[in-house]
This record gives sequence, C-alpha cells and structure tokens, in this order.
Amino acid sequence: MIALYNTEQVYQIEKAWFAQGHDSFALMQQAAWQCVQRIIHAVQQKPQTKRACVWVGHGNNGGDGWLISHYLQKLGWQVTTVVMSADSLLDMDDMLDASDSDAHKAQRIARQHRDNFHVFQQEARDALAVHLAADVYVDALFGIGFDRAPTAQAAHTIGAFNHYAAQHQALKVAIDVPSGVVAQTGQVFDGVAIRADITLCLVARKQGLHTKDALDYIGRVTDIPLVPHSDSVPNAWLLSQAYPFAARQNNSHKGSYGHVLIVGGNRIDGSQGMGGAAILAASSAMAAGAGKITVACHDAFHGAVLTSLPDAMTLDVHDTQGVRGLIQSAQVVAIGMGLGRDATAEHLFQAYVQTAMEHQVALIIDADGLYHLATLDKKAPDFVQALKAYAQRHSVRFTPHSGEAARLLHTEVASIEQNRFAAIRKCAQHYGGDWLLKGAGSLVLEEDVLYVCAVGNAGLASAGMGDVLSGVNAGLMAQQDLDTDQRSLRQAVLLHGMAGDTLTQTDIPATWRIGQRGLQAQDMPAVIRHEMTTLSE
Ligand SMILES: NC(=O)C1=CN([C@@H]2O[C@H](COP(=O)(O)OP(=O)(O)OC[C@H]3O[C@@H](n4cnc5c(N)ncnc54)[C@H](O)[C@@H]3O)[C@@H](O)[C@H]2O)[C@H](O)CC1
Ligand SMILES: [K+]
Repeated sequence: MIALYNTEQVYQIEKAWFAQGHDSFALMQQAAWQCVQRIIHAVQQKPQTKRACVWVGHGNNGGDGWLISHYLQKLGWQVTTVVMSADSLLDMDDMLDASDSDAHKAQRIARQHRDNFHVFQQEARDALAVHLAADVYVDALFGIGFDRAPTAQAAHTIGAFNHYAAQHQALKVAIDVPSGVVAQTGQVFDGVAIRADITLCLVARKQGLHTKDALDYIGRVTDIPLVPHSDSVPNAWLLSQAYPFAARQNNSHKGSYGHVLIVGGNRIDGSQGMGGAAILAASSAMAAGAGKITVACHDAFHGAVLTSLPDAMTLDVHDTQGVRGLIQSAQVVAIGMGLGRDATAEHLFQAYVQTAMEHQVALIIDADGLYHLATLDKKAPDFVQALKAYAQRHSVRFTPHSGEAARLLHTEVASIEQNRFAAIRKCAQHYGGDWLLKGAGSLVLEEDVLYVCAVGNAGLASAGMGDVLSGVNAGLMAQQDLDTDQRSLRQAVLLHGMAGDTLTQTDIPATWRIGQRGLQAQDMPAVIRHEMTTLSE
C-alpha cells in the first residue's frame, strides 16, 4: 500500500532533511532535475517533442518551475516561461543578492541565462498567445502551499493554463500538486484547478490527492521521493488491492459462514416503505458469502424478500421479542437500512442495539440507524456512551456519507467536506468503533489506522449502493473462517468499489456496458459474487 502524508508531515520530512545539513536549494535542484527526467520520459514516444510552456508561481513550487525551464533549455528544448505575477519578478539589484530564498535563487539562475519569460496578465492575451504553442505544459504555479480558495489572479492564471494547454493539445504535467487542489483535503474550489495528465508528486504522496475533488484533476500520479522518509509515520494508506480469500474447507457447512440479521425495510404509515433497502443488503450479504440470512422487515415486504432470496428467513421488524431472540443467534446485525425515522423506529433501533450489546453480537450501523444514533447522542447519552464502550471491545462499524456524518457531529456538511480526514477521526473519537466516510475516495478508519480507498467511481453514489455495502460488510463479518483482513471494513469497501468499477468498465461489449449514470444497486450483488470468486482463485 502507498503511504499518504498530510502537508505538515511533508514539511516535517523536508525540515528533518535540512536539519541533517542537507541544503534546501540542492533539494529544489534535485526535484526540478527529476521532474525534467520524468517529462522527457513521458514524451519519449514523440522524439520531435521539444517545446514546453512552464507556468511559475511565486512560492517554492514556482522555484521548481524556474529550474525546470532552465534545465529543459539546457537540453535543447524550446521553452517559454509564463510568470503568474510581475510582483514575483526580481528587480536588477535583487538579481545580484545571493542570500535569499530558494525560489529567488532558482529564478536568478533561469534569468541569468536569459531564459525567455512572459508575465501573464501584463501582456495582452493575443500578444502572449503567440508564445504559448507547446507540446508540454508544466504547472509550477502552486504546490502544497495552496490552502484556500484561489485569489482572482490565481483562478485566472489556472483557467488560462487549462485553456491554452487544451488549445495546443499539450501534455499537462503538474509539479507536486495540480494547482488549485488543496493537498491536505483534496478540495477544489468552483472547479478551478489544473486538469493534469501527470502529477509528479515530490518527497511524499499527499493524502489530499486521493479523495474528494482531487481525483478529477491528478491524472496519473508518479512519485519522486527525493529524500528517505521510511521512519516517518504516514497519516493514511492508499487502498487499491483487496485481500485474496482462501478456498473454503470441504468439510464446512453453511453454519460455518455465519448468520446475518438485517434489520430495516420498514414501512412508516402511509409511506411506500423501504423494503428494497433490506433486500439489497440481504442479497449482498449472501453474495459476500454469508451462510444464513434473516431479514427483519415490515411484513408487507416478506413476499418480496422471499421472491428475491428464497433461502432467506423473514421476521416482522416490529416483533421485538422475535427479533431479540434472533439477535442472540446471529454473528452480525446490520441495522438501519430503510428502518425509517419516526419514534417507533428510534425505539426499535435502541432496543435491538441494546440486545446486540448484551449478547456480544457484531454491529453495522448505517442509514436510518445513523440518524437515530445522532438523535440519541443528545437524547440518551448514556446509551451512546455504552455503545462507545462496547465498540472498544467488539466489532461495531459505522458507515455514514458526509450528510450523516454531519448530523452525527451536529455540524454542517460543508465542515465535513472541507476536511474529511479530520471528520472521520472526530466521529471515531466521539462514538468509538470503526468508520467508513463514503464519498469520492472513501475514507476508512479501522483499528485506528486511516485508509483512502482508491477503487470505485461516481456511479456508486446512487440510491441503494449504501445498502449493498452494508450487506457486503455483514456478509464478510459473519464468516468465521476469514482472517481479520479478509473480514475487514476496508475489504468490504474495496469489494464494493471493485464491483462498481467492473460494472462500469468500458472495455466490455457495449451490450453489457453500463455507464456510471446507469449503474443501479440491483446490478451489484451478482458482481459482488463475481469479485468474491476472482479473489478466491
Ligand atoms: N526546499 C523546499 O522546501 C522544497 C519545496 N518544494 C516545492 O515547494 C512547494 C511548496 O512551496 P511553498 O512555497 O510552501 O508553497 P507553494 O509554492 O505551493 O506556493 C504557495 C504560495 O501561494 C500562495 N497561495 C496559497 N494559497 C493560495 C490561493 N488559494 N490563492 C492564491 N495564492 C495562494 C501562498 O501565499 C504562497 O505564497 C512544494 O509543493 C514543492 O513543489 C519541493 O519539494 C522541492 C524542495
Ligand atoms: K503545481
């Protein structure tokens, strides 16, 4: 797995390197030289490609850019350097001052050899445009220092970069971070960011490159490590490979693979009801290999459950005695999908979670279960504290999307989205247990280790996909013959993401192809079974 770092950790790695006596400017020279090698490698199929347009900002990312310009010219490339703002240009006496910042040293080297540069916005657009024909566009505007909504000047420059690069069909190479992406959180403001084909990630892989908006801007990420940092503890791990399953023992029987109880699929007076949620969860649990499944749902849906899952047992979700009895014989209870949000549903939720705790049964709390948990956090804090204590010793998984997480933390969705890494840690601190924060680049916090899920796509954001995921989660947790990794929350997230990617892959016959828009939850269980098979070979 690839280690992911937050920006403080990256700065720490660089600081520790300089503290050992290594020169920071030498590091910048090395960074720039390595980037030049990767750029040349990227266009090696087109040997006639020798025109670059390098856009430089006024921080150290810009410093990298000035040196990249200079080195490419030393190698015979025709290079135009576009300076974002005149105020970053050294005036003549600055040019003679050898003492100052790395970025200025870089600029001085580039300009002392009379590299040709143009100041964006100072020259009329059409006058500038004639200099902008190139095969490679290099984004050295902002790196890990970009930490807020872009100023007008930054937004204008980023927009121009994307415009001219597209006009010249140039390869877009982002240095360290695509400008406009916040390296800490993956945020992009109003779609203003460099749409890189390649991101050359310096020193260490930034966590923000793999979650939220960043996924649409990073292109292919290549690491340029530059300094040793194996002793630094990463903030998260990038998950892209699911854990393989061992073949099942011949002398096993379905009892070995656990009994899953799905509690949901309710019908609140007058509503159509949400039987589908329970059916999706149940069929996904079976697809993930659960031995036995019982669905405690509104009896109006028992027929539908049996039609889609003949081997499932059903129970009325309001039959508290019956459900409590069944909880005792289940390995895992997944509660919340389509349970409803009225007072009765809240009471059922609390009663069944209480019973699961009394009988040491594993829990998955999703959807309306999370809704009630957030309400009970204020209304019945002792119950929530008891669940937190229980979650320290037993498997309890919470699987919110950003909206549910916001309600659980009694805050706004925006505050979750602006730092998802911090949000998932707050949830775990407050409620205990293991957490999944769904969304682009889902985050998993399991056994206090943070993971970013690199599989899956926007198609998984459709209705019912969360119910499928809860089912896969329950199905894996129920199987006592699986090891910790194979039964883990991150394994469920990977399986779910892989199924979504398989369903929307483009290199299959058109008749079977499903677009991300067309992806539906009921397509998933069959593919989950397929993924389970490929992981068991
Ligand atoms: N020796 C080294 O330290 C090395 C650094 N590397 C490169 O340096 C950048 C990080 O450089 P830094 O100066 O910290 O930040 P940036 O270059 O990203 O520029 C930030 C610059 O821009 C301003 N700014 C921040 N946010 C915004 C915004 N939203 N709108 C407008 N302006 C903004 C901010 O005020 C700063 O002035 C790193 O990414 C590497 O590329 C290398 O690792 C080599 C060694
Ligand atoms: K950049």
